[in-house]
Parts: sequence; C-alpha cells; structure tokens
Amino acid sequence: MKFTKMQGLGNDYVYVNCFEETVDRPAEMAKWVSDRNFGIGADGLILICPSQTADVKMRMFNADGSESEMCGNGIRCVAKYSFDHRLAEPGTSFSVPGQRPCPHSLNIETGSGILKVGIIPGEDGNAESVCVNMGRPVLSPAEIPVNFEGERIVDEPYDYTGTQLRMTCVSMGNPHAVFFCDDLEGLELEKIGPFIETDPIFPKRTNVHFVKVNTPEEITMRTWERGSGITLACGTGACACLAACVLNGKSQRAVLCHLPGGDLELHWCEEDDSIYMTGAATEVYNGYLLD
Ligand SMILES: N[C@H](CCC[C@H](N)C(=O)O)C(=O)O
Repeated sequence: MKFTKMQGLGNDYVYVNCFEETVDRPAEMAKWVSDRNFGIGADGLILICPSQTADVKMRMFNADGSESEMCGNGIRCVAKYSFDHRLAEPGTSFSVPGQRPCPHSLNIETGSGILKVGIIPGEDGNAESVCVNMGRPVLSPAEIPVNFEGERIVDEPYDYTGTQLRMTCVSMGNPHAVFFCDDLEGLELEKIGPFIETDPIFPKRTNVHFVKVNTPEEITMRTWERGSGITLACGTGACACLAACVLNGKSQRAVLCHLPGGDLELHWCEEDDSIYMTGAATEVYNGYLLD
C-alpha cells in the first residue's frame, strides 16, 4: 500500500490516498504506523477519500487509534495533496474578508462538516500554503463537550493537584481546553497534559493547550493533543487559543501564533464569526507499506 508522509508545522501524519487504496482497519493501522520505532513514525493517520458532498473527504486518526472530528494541520495537507495530485478540479472562489483572495479553492468533508480552503501556489505551481475557513468556535459546554453548568467556560477555575488554573474551553469540531501561562518552557506538559486530557469532566477527553500572550497581535503556545500527546503544532488548537485570547480580552482578532513547529496566521472574522487559519503544508516522502 502506497502512503505519503506530510507535515504541517511538524505535525506529521501518514496519508493514504483512498481514491487508489483501501484501508480496512484504520484505527489499528494508525496505532502501528504512528510508532516511531516499530512503524513509520507520525502523530497519526489521515485518509483522503472520495466524497458524495464535497471535493474530497478527510478521516483523521490519532496515534492511539482514536478518530477525531477535525485536524487543522491535517486539512491543510489534505488540501495540498488533493490540489497537487488533481484529485478534484479546484474552484476559484475563496476569499477572506479584508484579505487578498486565494486563486484556487477546494471543499473538504470532515467529521465536523464541510470546510472550504484556499490554495496559495508556490513557484512550482503546487500548493505552498493553505488558508482554511475553520468555521465558528463553539462555546456551549454541551457541544464541546464538557460536563459543566453554564452557557460557556471562559476563565473558569480549574484545580490541578492543588494549583489553581484558569480554563477556557472551545470546540473547533474537536474539544480544546486552553490555559494562559507565562512560563511555557517551565511547563511539565508531559504530566499536566494527560491529567487534563483524561479528566472525567471531558466525556470525549480533550486537547490541552497553554498559551502565552506576547502582544495583542502575537501569541505562543504549546500543546498536549488528545490521542497523540505532545505535538509540534495543533491547528484546531491554535484556533481555540485565539478564541480564548479574544474572549478573555487578551488579544486582537488577528494574531500571529508561534508553535514549536512553526507559525500560523489566525483571524477570527467579525463579519462571519469564522476563524481563518493560514499556514504551510509539506509533502516529505512517499513510501510503500509491506502488507
Ligand atoms: N488530537 C486531535 C486531532 C488532531 C488535531 C491537530 N493535530 C490539529 O492540527 O488540529 C483530537 O483528537 O481532537
């Protein structure tokens, strides 16, 4: 079986083109291909499939085999692969209010609905960066989901083994718990991450992010991902962090987000209440799994 290794800001996945290949047990496959010693090594597995309702369909599996509704770095790579390999005929209408339009567009079906992406080609004519309309951030605890009485979870106290944190929860199709922190380097993410990820208040577990607000236009974050642990970047998480920064009055609606694996341009647009995420997507190599 042929696969393509791709990465978005170092958030790397094994991609399988299911227009040509068939994957019978994706959850099991995700676990072994993700293993960095006994497999290929990745943060998970992403299938690029035909769709009845969009140009292509994306299914995303974390390294522990759990399937997620959405993946921000992943959808940029799916867009790049689909454009570069002409899996679908791109459209020409994708614009972000107040910004230059992208010359090509695709519609991608995900576990949390159809999202529209804009392709920005490089000198070789292939997709170099991708802008994604990530949709509206969801704040209702029931929809995130979080077991919590109230209309939203913004700056709520959260006890971590006696230390009082302040938590903001957002869904970008998948659940995120965001905490503000001025000492990201000193963070014991390998301990606090799994503690929060598996807290029973999150019926479907959660992704966990710590964000430092450098200026109202620039933030830095670190992530513990649901199902994959520490990653170099989390696109949906970056969008959740932007929403948390704006909701807590700490940033503007457009920021540059620094992640360990690179930068994302984020803009929570007032006109349509959608968050737009722009960043790189890179094909690393192709390979064949010994079936
Ligand atoms: N671990 C996430 C899925 C991958 C999200 C991340 N890699 C991104 O770029 O958004 C979850 O279970 O919701």
